[in-house]
Parts: sequence; C-alpha cells; structure tokens
Amino acid sequence: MYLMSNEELSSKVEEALSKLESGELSFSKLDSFLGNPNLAALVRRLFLERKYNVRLTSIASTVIDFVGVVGHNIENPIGAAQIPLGVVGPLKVQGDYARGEFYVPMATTEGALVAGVNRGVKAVTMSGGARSKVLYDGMTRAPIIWTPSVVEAQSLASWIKGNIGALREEVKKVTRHGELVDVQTYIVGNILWPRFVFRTGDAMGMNIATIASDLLCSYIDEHYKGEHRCLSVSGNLCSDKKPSSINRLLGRGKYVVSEAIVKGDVLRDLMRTTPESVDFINKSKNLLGNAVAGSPSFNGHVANIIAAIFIATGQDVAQVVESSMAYTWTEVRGNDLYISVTLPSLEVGTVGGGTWLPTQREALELLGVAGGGNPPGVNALKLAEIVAAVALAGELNLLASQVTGELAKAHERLGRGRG
Ligand SMILES: CC(C)(COP(=O)([O-])OP(=O)([O-])OC[C@H]1O[C@@H](n2cnc3c(N)ncnc32)[C@H](O)[C@@H]1OP(=O)([O-])[O-])[C@@H](O)C(=O)NCCC(=O)NCCSC(=O)C[C@@](C)(O)CC(=O)[O-]
Ligand SMILES: NC(=O)C1=CN([C@@H]2O[C@H](COP(=O)(O)OP(=O)(O)OC[C@H]3O[C@@H](n4cnc5c(N)ncnc54)[C@H](OP(=O)(O)O)[C@@H]3O)[C@@H](O)[C@H]2O)C=CC1
Repeated sequence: MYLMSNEELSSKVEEALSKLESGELSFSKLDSFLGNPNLAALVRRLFLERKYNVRLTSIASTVIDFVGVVGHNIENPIGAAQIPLGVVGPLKVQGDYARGEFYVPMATTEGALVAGVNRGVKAVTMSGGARSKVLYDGMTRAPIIWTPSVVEAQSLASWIKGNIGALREEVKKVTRHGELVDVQTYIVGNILWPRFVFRTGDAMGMNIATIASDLLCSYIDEHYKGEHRCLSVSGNLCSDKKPSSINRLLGRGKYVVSEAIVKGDVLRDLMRTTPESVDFINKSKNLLGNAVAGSPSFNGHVANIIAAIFIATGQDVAQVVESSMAYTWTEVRGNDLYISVTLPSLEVGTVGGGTWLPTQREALELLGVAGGGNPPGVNALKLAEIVAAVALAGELNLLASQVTGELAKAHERLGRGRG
C-alpha cells in the first residue's frame, strides 16, 4: 500500500478543502477523492470549522475507525456523538436463555434514570429475580401490491399462501440465517399486503427481511399471471418505526414477557411503599391514565429503558417507537406484589446494524451476548429476556417513586440541567 508523505497529505487536504469551498466537490464524494474515510471525516470537519467559525474537537474525539464503518453504518461522517454510559445491576434473571445475574449498560443523559432503574433492579433481585419468556419471534416486511379488483386481490393472496414453500426456497438465495416462516395477508378494496414473517437468527433482521421481500416481489411478478403491480417493498403494515396496533396484537421482533413477585418487605424497606399502593397507582396511572390520554402504550416509562439499552448496545434507535410499546400489569398476591411487563414488539439483535461498533460490542460482551449465538438466534433471545427484565425493574421503581412523591425530588437532586 502506498503511504502519502506529510506534505502530500496536507496538500491533498488543502485541495479537497478548496474544491469543497468552490462547490467542485461534495461531502459524499470525499471518501473516494481522498481514498480514506478517516481523512474524509477530518476534511468535512475542517470545512465546517472554517465555514462556521466553530471548533469540533469533541465530535472529532472517537475510537471509531471509519474504514469499515462507512458503507455499513454511516455516510458523511465527521466524528461521533458520545452519550454517558451507566450500569444497573446485579439483576437476577431466570429466562429460557438468560440465566444468572447481569450488569446492564444504559446510555442516557437523563439524570436519576439509572439510579431509579438500579433501585428497581435491586428490589427485583432481592425478591428472587425476574422470569422472562419470549412467546413469539418474527421480523416482518409487508409489501403493498395493487390489483385491479378485490377478486384479483383475493386470488393473489391465495396464490401467495399456496406457494409459500417456493417462496421459502427463494429466500434461501439471499440469506443464510433469514427464514420465511409465515405470511399474513390483508386486503383493503383492491389493494393487497402480504405481511411476510421471517426468523432472522441473531440479527434484528430489517435488512434481511427487506432484501428477501424485494426478491419475493420479483418472484411474484415473474410467476403470478394475474394483473398486479408491487407498489413498494414496504406498505407500512410491517410496521417499522411507527406506533401501530398490528405490532401490538401480532408481535414484531420478539414478543416478550417478564414477571416477578416482589416481596412486601422489600417494597417497604427499600422503597417505603406497599403492594396495594403500587397496584393502585399502576391501574390508575398506567391503565386508566393512558386510556384517557388515548395512548396505545400502557406503561409508565418503558421507552426510557429501551432507548438507553438500545443506544448502549447498538440497536436501531428509531425502533424505540414500537419496541417500547408495553403493558405493565400488577396484582396483590398475599403480602407481595406480582408485576409483569409485556413487550409485543421488541426489536433487538446481537449481530448486524450497530452491534459491531467498538463500544456497543463491549456492552454486548458485558451481557455475554456479543455476535452470533450457538445455535444462531439464542444470543438475540437472551438479550430480549434481559431487556424485558430491566423494563420490569424500571416500571416497578417508577410506580414506587410516584406513590411516595419522590419523582420530582429525585430529579431535582440528580437531574437538573447545567444550562
Ligand atoms: C433516585 C431514587 C432511586 C432515590 O431513592 P432512595 O430510596 O432515596 O435511594 P437510596 O439512596 O436509599 O438507595 C437505594 C438504592 O437505589 C439505587 N440508587 C440510588 N441512588 C443511586 C445513584 N445515585 N446511583 C446509582 N444507584 C442509585 C441503588 O440500587 C441503591 O442501593 P445501593 O446501591 O445503595 O445498595 C428514587 O427517588 C427514584 O427512583 N426516583 C425516580 C427516578 C426515576 O426512575 N426516573 C425515571 C424517569 S421517569 C420519566 O422520564 C418518564 C415520566 C415520569 O415522565 C413518565 C410518566 O409520565 O410517568
Ligand atoms: N432495509 C431496511 O428497510 C431497514 C434497515 N434497517 C437497518 O438494518 C440493519 C439491521 O439489519 P439486519 O438484517 O438485522 O442486519 P444486517 O443487514 O447487518 O444483516 C446481518 C448479517 O449478519 C449475518 N449473520 C452472521 N451471523 C448471523 C447470525 N447468527 N444471525 C443472523 N445473521 C447473521 C447475516 O448473514 P445472512 O443474511 O447470510 O444470514 C447478515 O449478512 C440496521 O443497520 C438497521 O438500522 C432498519 C430499518 C429498515
């Protein structure tokens, strides 16, 4: 490999800068112009620093090597955004895949959040731990197909269902871990959505599902003789990055439940409350309050836990929208409290996406789930069980802190901004 001298390097940088300034070169062409994505990031930064008279030294400071990241995770990079990373634990989880005690990384800027979840974690672990179970596993993509009439739409829907074996074989051409497991068909007037459901191993699976669905659209075009037109590989019945009833009812990603019996004396000694008070605030706030507000998500702050773990572990953060839809349920059981959190659409992976970036990979290693599992899929299932257990701890703690009126005080002490 030819290495440039310092003089050659600085003259190349100056040339790139002047071409950017004259408009001869755009940001997107810098990687190929300079032949090195790290140098391209530096030049973009220098250009912006000069243009706006700002210093971007914090943005510049990163452990990410953009060689390898450009083309997979980011375009036009100038550096990295850093978020403080905390940890909650030990959290005892008894799942089908996650078994033992875990310290769970959470990246957030909300002071008091980690403290609160940590107290919930302590209460759950002191009570014997949380049990988690994944009830369903399937990533979906639903193309939208035009046909001339409801008769044609129904005929195509039946053809797709009748040919699922051939469609399964087709998917194998583009992925080793992606597997077509089901197709749910929906018709409105003359329009058809086949909602393809895939198992995607340890990957969250959106690229796998999209690439496979694109191929399936081509297969349908080639083999189905009735009049039809595939309008888009995504027809929004998937449903990705939007709140939706379909994901809540049918599931998307992992449909996972975590539950615990929290001991009455733990609630009293650690959180200064009772099972009855927590149960009542849950039903009035999380069920009635959300119903009155018209919220489709019946919990207190599951999004806090999902967002923080997603950032820490390299998940697709926009999927917090559906991944944080959750039901928090409580019952008084004798002297204790039963609590469960159900997440019908938790989209997580341990390979692909941002999971291989250096800090995110370390966070996954901390949980013992980095990379592909043996057999494939078990790491992602284990991660889902852990995330659900943390969501449970967060819900328990938030309810307790609101019963005792501590929420505002805690945020005043730990979470006020510095202006
Ligand atoms: C802050 C606490 C926990 C204090 O509560 P406390 O009982 O005074 O805590 P403590 O000092 O007695 O410590 C008890 C345990 O809490 C944890 N803990 C305690 N402090 C820390 C800390 N600094 N760092 C790490 N962990 C901490 C830790 O587990 C500790 O055990 P130890 O480590 O000593 O064995 C409590 O007041 C609390 O939970 N407040 C609520 C905070 C919270 O959960 N906020 C979430 C944000 S809610 C939101 O954004 C959504 C919302 C609210 O708008 C949704 C809605 O509409 O409802
Ligand atoms: N395309 C879209 O419409 C959307 C894309 N995204 C983005 O998609 C990305 C995530 O897509 P996703 O499909 O999860 O990841 P990737 O696109 O990174 O695909 C995962 C890759 O890992 C390989 N692999 C190796 N070992 C395993 C294993 N054990 N389990 C599963 N796969 C394995 C797969 O090979 P093989 O396929 O041969 O099995 C595949 O090449 C994120 O960056 C996200 O932001 C998000 C929303 C929409």
